[in-house]
Amino acid sequence: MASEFLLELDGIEAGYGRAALVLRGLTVKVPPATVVCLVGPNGAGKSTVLKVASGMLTPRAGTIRVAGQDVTRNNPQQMLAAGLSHVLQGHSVFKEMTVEENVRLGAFSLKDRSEVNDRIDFVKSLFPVVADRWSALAGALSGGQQKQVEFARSLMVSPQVVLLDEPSMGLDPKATGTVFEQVVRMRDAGTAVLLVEQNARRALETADLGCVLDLGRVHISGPADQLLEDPQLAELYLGGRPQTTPAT
Ligand SMILES: Nc1ncnc2c1ncn2[C@@H]1O[C@H](COP(=O)(O)OP(=O)(O)OP(=O)(O)O)[C@@H](O)[C@H]1O
Repeated sequence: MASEFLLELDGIEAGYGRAALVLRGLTVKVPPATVVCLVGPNGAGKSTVLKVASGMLTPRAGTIRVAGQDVTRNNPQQMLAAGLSHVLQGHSVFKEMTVEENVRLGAFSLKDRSEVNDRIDFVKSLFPVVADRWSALAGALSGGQQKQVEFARSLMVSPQVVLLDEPSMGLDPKATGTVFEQVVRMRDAGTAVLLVEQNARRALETADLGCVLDLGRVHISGPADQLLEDPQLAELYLGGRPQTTPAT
């Protein structure tokens, strides 16, 4: 069935073991070539949404669709094959391996060598630092550069949607700015992004659409610029009143 959305999480209920549900009827939809960001208080379940979308956590109820196809019970490998690529929170580059080796790991499921080479050309053009430091040990790169290597690795499988969990974690403001610029470049190159961020104001300044999570549901959603202007949201979730100039 055709769908106007690349990823649909519909009425999702999910939790860990016997503990209370973390997600309680959550619905999030990601259109093509769009950055959707999830913001909300600590423990609201933002990372849990990404774990459900990448098959790391099977929902107890609800439906997950990728381009209209039901993938609800897929395992992580099947989710990857369906087009959902997850960039985990924290740093996941292998520091003792080169940038090239790290990026090629993202292509482990591709059999066709020319496809791998095409994808390498693509990620090198999207992330100049990946091209410039191709033979360097990944551990020699700065935190922000390592994050771009992770982005490049996640794009090797030509995903429909990249799931980004707190890409700015541990980065200084300058590196955070660069990483968010690269998120926009990914979108402009045609990849949809579902982004989870602690840095809610910065994420909403980057995103097209925003969803505010509270108590395991989407409390409010809409165009990110409108959410940024909402005084009540600013007070509750964005650490203060709307700003007239973008934060640096
Ligand atoms: N592996 C796990 N086992 C048990 N409980 C977990 C696990 N991971 C997360 N939780 C719990 O699920 C709830 C939601 O966590 P989650 O990490 O999704 O929230 P979050 O909104 O991403 O928060 P933060 O911004 O602090 O990362 C929290 O109460 C957390 O303690």
